[in-house]
Amino acid sequence: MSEASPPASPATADLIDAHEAVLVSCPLQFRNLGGRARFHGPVRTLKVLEDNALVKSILSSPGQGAVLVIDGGGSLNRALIGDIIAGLAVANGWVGVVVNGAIRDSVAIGALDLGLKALGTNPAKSRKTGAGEADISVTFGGVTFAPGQWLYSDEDGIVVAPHALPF
Ligand SMILES: O=C([O-])CC(=O)C(=O)O
Repeated sequence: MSEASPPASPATADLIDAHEAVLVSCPLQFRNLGGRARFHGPVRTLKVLEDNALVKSILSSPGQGAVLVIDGGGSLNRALIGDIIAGLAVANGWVGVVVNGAIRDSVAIGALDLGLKALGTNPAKSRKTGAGEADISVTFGGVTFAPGQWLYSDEDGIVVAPHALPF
């Protein structure tokens, strides 16, 4: 069932100004490909390589306002998410997805009420073997993303904190 829109998110620059000691900023230049650039929530993680069966399975389960951080190894060879999987994320209450990799169906995904940052796009399909690991720490762009951290995204970038921040 669709959930109500998530609460408004703060600007990442304002968060850095107020909480620099606890925040880490990810320097990778992700593209904002979802309908919302601003989103925040607790981090869940996934590590996969050009295989999206686990992506579909996790985004088919209740998100409860979380952000799924997918370390796709930076590969742009195959899309880890398309409009069907992105629609599942919206329907299941995920507020956003960060993909260190590629997606496809970007025009349709841009119309969804979902945060989606990815390195780029590629129409090629992922494999569907189910290979990968969930709920582990992943590192890309020099930043480690771990379950239970809080992630804040906007048009300027992504910052992570060890806990939820007041704003
Ligand atoms: O089937 C896939 O690999 C992903 C996809 O296109 C979708 O989510 O619509």
